[in-house]
Amino acid sequence: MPASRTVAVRVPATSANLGPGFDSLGLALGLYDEVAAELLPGGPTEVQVEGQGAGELDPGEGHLVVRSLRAVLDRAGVPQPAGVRLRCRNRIPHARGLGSSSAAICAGLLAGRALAAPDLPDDEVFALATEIEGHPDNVAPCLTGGLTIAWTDPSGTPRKLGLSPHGEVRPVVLVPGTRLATAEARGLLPKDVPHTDAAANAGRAALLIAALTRRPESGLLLAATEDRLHQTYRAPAMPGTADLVERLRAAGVPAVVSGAGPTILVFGTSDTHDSIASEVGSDWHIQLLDVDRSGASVHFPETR
Ligand SMILES: Nc1ncnc2c1ncn2[C@@H]1O[C@H](COP(=O)(O)OP(=O)(O)OP(=O)(O)O)[C@@H](O)[C@H]1O
Ligand SMILES: N[C@@H](CCO)C(=O)O
Repeated sequence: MPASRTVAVRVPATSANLGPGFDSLGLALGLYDEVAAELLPGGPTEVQVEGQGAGELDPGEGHLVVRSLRAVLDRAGVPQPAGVRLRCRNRIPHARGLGSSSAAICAGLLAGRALAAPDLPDDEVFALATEIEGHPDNVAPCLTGGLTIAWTDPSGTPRKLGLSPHGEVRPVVLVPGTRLATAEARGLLPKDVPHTDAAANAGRAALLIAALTRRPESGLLLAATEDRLHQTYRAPAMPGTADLVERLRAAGVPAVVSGAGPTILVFGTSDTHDSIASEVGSDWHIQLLDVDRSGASVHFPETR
């Protein structure tokens, strides 16, 4: 194993689905978790967490970043260290629909690759992240930045295409205090959907790509963010979210459930914050964010 050194990884929050693009579309947001990681030949694993999840997450081998770091070493056929030291500064809220688990997985994979498996290609990292997360739509923008379209090819390999959203697209997230685990939200989905609903979503998803990259007008965005494949089925698990999305949309605001919820994502403009604030009660934390355009980053801090 190479000499012990520390790597620093920064990973963005992400919003998946974006309305009609279930398990396919995703957007990287300017809100970041930071992880410093080191391999410990003598063990044991130590995890320090500041911010989101502090005092709640497994402080050892069960921590998702540690498990992901070890997974990438296994995938690369590299020997495992006895332990791992992590310092995590978390800003992405957990189980809210902002891609916290994807961020943790990508952080672990990128840290492990940088420390011990530098030849592992990007595609392998993306495939492993998708395998651990279960679907590609958050990991794609987390790794790449910007707006991403993810799909699975006939051999089962995940693929992604990155696009640059128009400069006028301003994501606003409305984050409630309540949580909803993605696994629970996925359990509410039907096995089959009506053909008319699938057809409607396909058209809306295509329109959304055009609106986000070329014509971010609120009328187009409102039409382009209609969904019939997941939001209604999940509404019983997040009634406050479903109600607010409906009210915002009735007022002409392009609002969708972010990821598996319960956060709401609005495609806004620079003055959106004020107009939403009047519609939304104090139970929601409103954040106007930038689009992250570069995705996860990795560096080795200078040591003295
Ligand atoms: N930074 C982190 N470090 C360790 N574990 C984490 C971290 N972030 C998330 N997790 C784990 O992932 C869980 C949340 O994952 P989940 O997929 O339910 O929601 P999400 O990723 O926040 O939302 P979504 O997938 O809808 O965008 C947390 O409860 C925790 O167990
Ligand atoms: N496409 C995923 C995103 C959340 O991880 C879902 O809606 O379940």
